[in-house]
Amino acid sequence: MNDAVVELQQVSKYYRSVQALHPLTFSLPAGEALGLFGHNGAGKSTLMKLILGVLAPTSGQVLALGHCPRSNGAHEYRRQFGYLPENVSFYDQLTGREVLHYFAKLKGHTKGHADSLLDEVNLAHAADRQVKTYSKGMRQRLGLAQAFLGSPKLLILDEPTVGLDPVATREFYQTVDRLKTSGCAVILCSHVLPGIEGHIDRAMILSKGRKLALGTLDELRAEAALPTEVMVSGVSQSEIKSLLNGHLKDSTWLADSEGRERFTVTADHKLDVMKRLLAQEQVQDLQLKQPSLEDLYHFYLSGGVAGMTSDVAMAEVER
Ligand SMILES: Nc1ncnc2c1ncn2[C@@H]1O[C@H](COP(=O)(O)OP(=O)(O)OP(=O)(O)O)[C@@H](O)[C@H]1O
Repeated sequence: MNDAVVELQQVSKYYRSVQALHPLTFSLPAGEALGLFGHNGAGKSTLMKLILGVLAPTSGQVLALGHCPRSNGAHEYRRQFGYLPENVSFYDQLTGREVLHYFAKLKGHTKGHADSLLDEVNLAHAADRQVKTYSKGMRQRLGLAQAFLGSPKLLILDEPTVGLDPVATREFYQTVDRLKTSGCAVILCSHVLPGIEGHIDRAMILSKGRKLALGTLDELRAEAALPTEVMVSGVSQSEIKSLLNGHLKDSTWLADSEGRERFTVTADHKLDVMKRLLAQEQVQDLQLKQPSLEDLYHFYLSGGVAGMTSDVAMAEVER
């Protein structure tokens, strides 16, 4: 049985002559979070709107929860979607509680459930104030509460952490992790890359409507073959060079604000380098920094020549 919550088969989208999305195929299973990344105009919103059924594809097939999201009767299962748009706006004259009660009614949920969500996003204290008195972060939290209504099976969140303070951001990710555990599939679209890594299962990077990369961060790291940074204290650069002779062929030495020796090693030498350094008594501290999501993003967006994926290679050929 196919347990995909979202399934796209060769889906493309044109706006008149603008091709916003080149044929894209992928599926998102229950309980998985996909990070969706790309430059302005890359096609992220278009993709989200196709999945939500707001837009019709020019070609290909979109299935969400097993149905075409634009079919007759789609409103029934679209109640199981949660969506946070990029620019969330509400009726300013209403209170936060009234807004959420309104959305709860639309989605067929109780006022009690809406009230518990106000509590979950830490808005209970301001629930009876008009939304026009809310700060940016408070509006965002109200938007999130609206998206979380009814324990959705598919959650699509566009820039969810914009305006959230660090505590609210952490609480937001905790809620996402909990929903994932209960089987909800999540699409997180964001330009804010730090902090998101630990909460997504796979990342998709789009550029000019094309999929440049799709995989777990470990898969993308392996594919990109970006170097790992090593930071070590207690040994000098010359000692490291003689100790790691043969493992530093493509290494670069970097400045370090904490006075450590800092250099890069390729993925295939990483383990040997660690073992050799740890065997030295004078080594006081050893840290590794793997390529971050941000590093991978820049790698793929800049052409990704070293670890070029077949999709990228195809795009290069077509250009
Ligand atoms: N309604 C529209 N009519 C014509 N072109 C559009 C329309 N909506 C989007 N586009 C174009 O489609 C492409 C993809 O836009 P989209 O909004 O999906 O990008 P995005 O990745 O969400 O960008 P951003 O990060 O800035 O929100 C862009 O070239 C954009 O100009």
